[in-house]
Amino acid sequence: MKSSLKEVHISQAAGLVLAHDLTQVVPGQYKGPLFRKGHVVREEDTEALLSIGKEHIYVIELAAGELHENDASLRIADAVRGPNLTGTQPREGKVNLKAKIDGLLQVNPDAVHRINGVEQAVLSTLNDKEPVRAGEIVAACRVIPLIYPEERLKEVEVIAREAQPVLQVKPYRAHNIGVVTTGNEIYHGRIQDRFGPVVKEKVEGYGSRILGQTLASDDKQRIMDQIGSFIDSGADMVLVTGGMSVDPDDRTPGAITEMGAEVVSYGTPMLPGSMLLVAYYRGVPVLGLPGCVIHDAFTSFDVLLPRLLAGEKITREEIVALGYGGLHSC
Ligand SMILES: Nc1nc2c(c(=O)[nH]1)N[C@H]1C(S)=C(S)[C@@H](COP(=O)(O)OP(=O)(O)OC[C@H]3O[C@@H](n4cnc5c(N)ncnc54)[C@H](O)[C@@H]3O)O[C@H]1N2
Ligand code: MOO
Repeated sequence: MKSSLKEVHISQAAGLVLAHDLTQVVPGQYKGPLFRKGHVVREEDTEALLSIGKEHIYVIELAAGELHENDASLRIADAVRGPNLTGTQPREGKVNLKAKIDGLLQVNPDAVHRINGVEQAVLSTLNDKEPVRAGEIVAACRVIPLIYPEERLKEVEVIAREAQPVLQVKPYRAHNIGVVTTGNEIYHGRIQDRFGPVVKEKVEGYGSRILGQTLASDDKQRIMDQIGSFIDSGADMVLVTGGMSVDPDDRTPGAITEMGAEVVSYGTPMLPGSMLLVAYYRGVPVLGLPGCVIHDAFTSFDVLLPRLLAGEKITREEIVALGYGGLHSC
């Protein structure tokens, strides 16, 4: 049986029930429903309906195997929603997914593409591995027509089941982080350290803490000793600041390599932050942070820090992939 979607002129609409939200847009001021689904049309609504360009309204009778846009969107949201996500009430046919906690968003891009390949289904998401805050909208689900066939939703649900889950938020684990600050100019007090406060603020923003900060002269052995000493005292990440570039006094990459750390990558194809180094020493992430982290608000460090705090193991492939879309400033 085919659904009945009957158009009624607003002069005849008093007493009828609206079948969907009706949107008003006032540029720069408001975009949202002027009337909600379920509203009983009154004589006095005529002017307002005409002002948003509605001369007719629909009266709907759904046939078997058909869903209203709101219910279809809820089904998509339920299918793709993994841990730490919550769905909003449908509004103008759309259900948003919000993060319940601060954490790292995980999206299965292949599943998102396949779901959007289902005729007139819409799943719009933030990027995979983006840090998100509790309450932040991370995805929106909707269907294009007012009435949607259930068989297409079943296609969506099959894709979502295979992906398990399409979307989730991974919580951060509180880390104790050691900071080794290199540079003779800081060690000898010629200039004041500016790295410490910057990394402290970033780390604490994700619920972790700085275990301590030590100053090392541009001496490989000292740098190695200080990294080792933080790891011996239980640090579960070490950040080594400065000395990452090409000058003879830039000792950080040499020290991290020489102490026997497994270097995943020296260099990230992102700007700023191209001289960043990622390594693991006895399983603990050790990062070499280039000078730009002090003065650029967003660098490769801001991409990798939340991933590490969410317990991700950084791979070379992942670093390589940062180049595409990775030019932020130069
Ligand atoms: N010829 C090249 N020059 C540069 C390259 C390159 O590949 N070839 N890379 C550039 C990039 S990218 C970066 S980023 C910078 C910084 O690299 P470094 O990590 O080696 O930074 P430093 O030389 O140690 O310091 C640069 C600058 O920042 C000051 N600094 C360092 N640490 C602190 C601190 N804790 N507190 C305050 N100020 C600090 C330092 O005194 C220098 O003035 O290299 C580019 N150049
Ligand atoms: O490590 Mo640098 O940020 O690309 O200026």
